Amino acid sequence: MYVEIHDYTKIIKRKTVLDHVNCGFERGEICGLVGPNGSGKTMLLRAICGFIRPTDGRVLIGGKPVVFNEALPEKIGVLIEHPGFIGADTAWGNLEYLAGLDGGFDEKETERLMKVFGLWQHRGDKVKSFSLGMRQKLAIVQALMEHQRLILLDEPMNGLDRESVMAFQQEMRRQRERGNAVIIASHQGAELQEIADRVLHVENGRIMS
Ligand SMILES: Nc1ncnc2c1ncn2[C@@H]1O[C@H](COP(=O)(O)OP(=O)(O)OP(=O)(O)O)[C@@H](O)[C@H]1O
Repeated sequence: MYVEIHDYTKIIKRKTVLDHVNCGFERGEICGLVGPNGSGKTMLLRAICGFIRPTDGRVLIGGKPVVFNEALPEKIGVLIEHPGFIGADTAWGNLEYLAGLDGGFDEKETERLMKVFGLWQHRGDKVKSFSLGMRQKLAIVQALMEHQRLILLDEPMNGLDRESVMAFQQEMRRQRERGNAVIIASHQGAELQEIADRVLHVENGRIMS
């Protein structure tokens, strides 16, 4: 398995938010996470990318451990909280800046993704002028633009119109074809089912299926 989660437990303020989670994710797979509000979907995504320190258990990516607050074994594409875009800067400027923090900016791939999501003509616009859906799409572009092999998306279809949802689904299939591992938490069950190879049900911090 490319991503392995071994007996992962997270307790916050005496509440068990992840409860002995064991699961794994393969490359070339789209896996959906569904479950009620507060069931632990976001927490599971945060665990995978090392944003939280486990109370117990561990996560491996490509066989290497993810350690809280340390460099990740792999570049991960993440859309969990809204990225801190600078409103006074342009869409392109924001992406260039964020890619630069990690070392490289692939202009061609970023252009391709902006075109997929209908943002190319807005590349020179300031992000503060963007609608909610446009910001969401910019955040998706940001999570994909560095050829990340592991992609974690929390409610990526929130605020997207039908056309954008379809563009998103098509792009996720493309990411799968490239051999990337895509994990998507979403309440949009039907739209998720259309693209997911597998759906895990999360309840009370546990994987039910
Ligand atoms: N900083 C925190 N301190 C205490 N409890 C927290 C904290 N962050 C999250 N939780 C709790 O962890 C549990 C899991 O939350 P999580 O955000 O993973 O749910 P979710 O499945 O993503 O929900 P939603 O569908 O609403 O996005 C919830 O009970 C939540 O209250």
